[in-house]
Order: sequence, then structure tokens, then C-alpha cells
Amino acid sequence: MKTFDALFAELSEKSRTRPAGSGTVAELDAGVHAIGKKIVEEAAEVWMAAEHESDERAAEEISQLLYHLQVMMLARGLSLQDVYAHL
Ligand SMILES: N=c1c2ncn([C@@H]3O[C@H](COP(=O)(O)OP(=O)(O)OP(=O)(O)O)[C@@H](O)[C@H]3O)c2ncn1[C@@H]1O[C@H](COP(=O)(O)O)[C@@H](O)[C@H]1O
Repeated sequence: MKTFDALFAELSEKSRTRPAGSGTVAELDAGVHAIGKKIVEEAAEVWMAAEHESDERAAEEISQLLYHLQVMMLARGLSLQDVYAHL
């Protein structure tokens, strides 16, 4: 099972090596504005799933939101430590 930190390490590596076919690379290339729209979309899906769907669907939507938040961190050059400092 993948952890938050392990996913961030994987995405950081994708950002650095830019493998063909990576959705993360495509999203980073789309830029902060596009990533922000994706975050808002996924946040709404989390809300709807939590209110109307199963635990499994809510967990899935939350995982997708966490993914897009990590892509935003990479787009802005933020580290896990930068974020954890505020927790
Ligand atoms: N965890 C995720 C992950 N969560 C969400 N997503 C993306 O977010 C989308 C989910 O959005 P929706 O369900 O709303 O689907 P959608 O609206 O049809 O998606 P789009 O049309 O907007 O692409 C997926 O299609 C993925 O593009 C993710 N993409 C990748 N990962 C992980 O990131 C890693 C690197 O992925 P790549 O960069 O693609 O190799 C891998 O370990 C993946 O498992």
C-alpha cells in the first residue's frame, strides 16, 4: 500500500525524469491554473462522495484529491517539509 510520502517521492521522480505517458508530467506542464481547477473539481467530488456514496468511493475521491494536491506542491516547488511545518 502506498503512503502519502511514498507517492510524493514517486511524483518528484516523475517530475525530474519526465517519462513519456506520465499523467503527472502532463498535469505539471498544464500549469498551476489547470492544477488548481483539478483540485477544486476533486474537492467537490470528495464532498459529494462523502455525503452520498460509500466509504470506498469517498476514500477513492480523497486519494485523488491528495494526488492533485501533491502535483500542486511540485508545481510550486514545495516540499513535504514545507507543508508539514504548518500541521
Ligand atoms: N494516484 C494517482 C492519481 N489519482 C488521480 N489521478 C488522476 O486524476 C484523474 C482522476 O480524475 P477523475 O476520476 O475525475 O477522472 P477524469 O475526470 O476522467 O480524469 P481526467 O479526464 O481529468 O484526466 C485520473 O484520471 C488521473 O489522471 C492520479 N494519477 C496518478 N496517480 C498515481 O501517480 C503515480 C504516477 O502516475 P503517472 O504520472 O501517470 O505515471 C502513479 O503511482 C499513480 O498511481
